[in-house]
Amino acid sequence: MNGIFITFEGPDGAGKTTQLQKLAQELKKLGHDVLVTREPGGTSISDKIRGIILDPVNAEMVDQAEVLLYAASRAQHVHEKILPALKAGRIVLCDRFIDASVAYQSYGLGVDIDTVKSISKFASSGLQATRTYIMDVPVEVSMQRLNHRAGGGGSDQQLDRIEQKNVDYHSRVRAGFHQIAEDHPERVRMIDANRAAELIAEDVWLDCRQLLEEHISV
Ligand SMILES: Nc1ncnc2c1ncn2[C@@H]1O[C@H](COP(=O)(O)OP(=O)(O)O)[C@@H](O)[C@H]1O
Ligand SMILES: Cc1cn([C@H]2C[C@H](O)[C@@H](COP(=O)(O)OP(=O)(O)O)O2)c(=O)[nH]c1=O
Repeated sequence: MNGIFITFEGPDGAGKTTQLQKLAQELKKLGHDVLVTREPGGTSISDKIRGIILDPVNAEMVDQAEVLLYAASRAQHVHEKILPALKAGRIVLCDRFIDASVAYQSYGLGVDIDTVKSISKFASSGLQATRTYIMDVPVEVSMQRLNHRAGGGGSDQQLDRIEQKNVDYHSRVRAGFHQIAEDHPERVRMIDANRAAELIAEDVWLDCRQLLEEHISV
């Protein structure tokens, strides 16, 4: 596998999408072949599953179904889109991946962590990110950004089923991301995302440039 698989994680509204787009721009400027994608979603089937998971109407969804739906979306995404891109030597930038299942379904909902990890491993055939950037912001800040995006910012985008959960849930998710960073120091970079977007992008780019150099010299 010649490609590089980079994932962006963090609480809802932390600024992942903003940073992923900025990194994609930098990489494309240098002539890299970049695939930008996201979870849940990324393929036609996965996008349909995303619709079911995030629809606020589906309030009665049980935790087991939620875990399996994220995994089903991931299985299709990995095999139909991510693995072929990596085999073709492309750089894949993915908005969320397995760490999100661990942070949201295990730390957030309380589903057994080994169960979530083993279901995710089955779904992805063991694929792991080369590098993961976790955008870290206090829960109040991410919620403010989300509310701004949902209404105050002139957008008509409503909060989805997960975003509507309470502050305690989102605090557990954030703590989960901290634990993941501590457990995987070789892969994960925790980025202080409570700053101007340009400063955050500089940190991501500094690390990514080094990653590219290491990759080329292997
Ligand atoms: N560093 C930042 N400072 C302030 N607002 C930001 C920053 N980065 C992103 N935003 C804004 O916050 C909202 C959520 O950003 P987004 O990139 O969509 O986050 P995520 O993908 O993590 O949900 C958007 O309205 C975006 O313009
Ligand atoms: C991939 C994934 C996402 N999620 C959640 C996180 C988000 O609340 C939601 C949708 O992700 P996303 O579209 O990235 O939302 P945002 O841009 O607001 O961060 O799905 C999980 O709970 N488990 C998972 O495995």
